[in-house]
Amino acid sequence: MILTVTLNLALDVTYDVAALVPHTTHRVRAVRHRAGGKGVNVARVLHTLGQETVATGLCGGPTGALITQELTDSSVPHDLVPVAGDTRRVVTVTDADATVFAEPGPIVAPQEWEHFQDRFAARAARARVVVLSGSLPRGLPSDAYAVLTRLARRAGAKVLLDSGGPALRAGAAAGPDLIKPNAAELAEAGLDPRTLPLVVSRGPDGMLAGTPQGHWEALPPEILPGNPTGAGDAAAAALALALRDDTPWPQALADAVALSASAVVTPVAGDVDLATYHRLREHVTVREIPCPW
Ligand SMILES: O=P(O)(O)OC[C@H]1O[C@](O)(CO)[C@@H](O)[C@H]1O
Repeated sequence: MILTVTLNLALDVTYDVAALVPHTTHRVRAVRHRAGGKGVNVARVLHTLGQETVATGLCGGPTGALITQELTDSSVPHDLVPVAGDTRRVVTVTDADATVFAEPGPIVAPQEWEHFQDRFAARAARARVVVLSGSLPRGLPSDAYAVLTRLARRAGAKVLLDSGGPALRAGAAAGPDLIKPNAAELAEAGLDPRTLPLVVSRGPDGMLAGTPQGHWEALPPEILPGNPTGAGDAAAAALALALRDDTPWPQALADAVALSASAVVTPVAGDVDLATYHRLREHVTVREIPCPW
């Protein structure tokens, strides 16, 4: 089982408009509401692929209730831990591209964090891989991902970390099996990529892997237009499967690039188009390269 963790869950609200123009009124053409946050998207993609997964995280208030209901309706297995504060909304405005407005999320009390760690440790004991994704809500220590990484390791699970800023920097220090930042998150965290097993996503420019076994670059066969929100989460789903199955890096990267591209053509984060995935998968180019850092 792959356990995904979303400490800062979100109700993803997607507004489709003709063109986003700051300081004007927009008539929204279509509105979509859906349980989100990076780990939830990873779990949804794994579920779509028919893989065993459970989404955990911190969830509260009326927005949290909507999220729980949506996950149940979508049959995405979940075990969310309650908090008193109301879960946030993340609004994505899509026109030819995507613009994201991410609320900060609730303030989590110390005892809620303690309770989560206990539930997490019990769940991690039944997981082969744990995916730690996204931002941290207020109230959590910046080393929250380091704490969870150590608990997961103790429970015998591998760890994939996908975050940014101080949360990524502190989490990386605990030695997860793989980190998957995008290029901006890596730069923002100030990490030395030569010291870490990592896959860096570069949007339409594909992905770079730096591992003890070597370095690779993977490029998509074509650039597809659409909503890139959630593409990184689809890549994380592919990489979690690769960690679980000890897939060789070139194959893992090709899967990640194709699955990520197949998320771009769907209108909401967390969805992948399996026909696009299978079509692109055979044509992703992977080549071994000298250390790019
Ligand atoms: O935790 P954050 O880094 O704020 O990211 C959350 C957001 O990212 C997405 O997961 C897309 O990657 C959205 O579903 C949205 O909820």
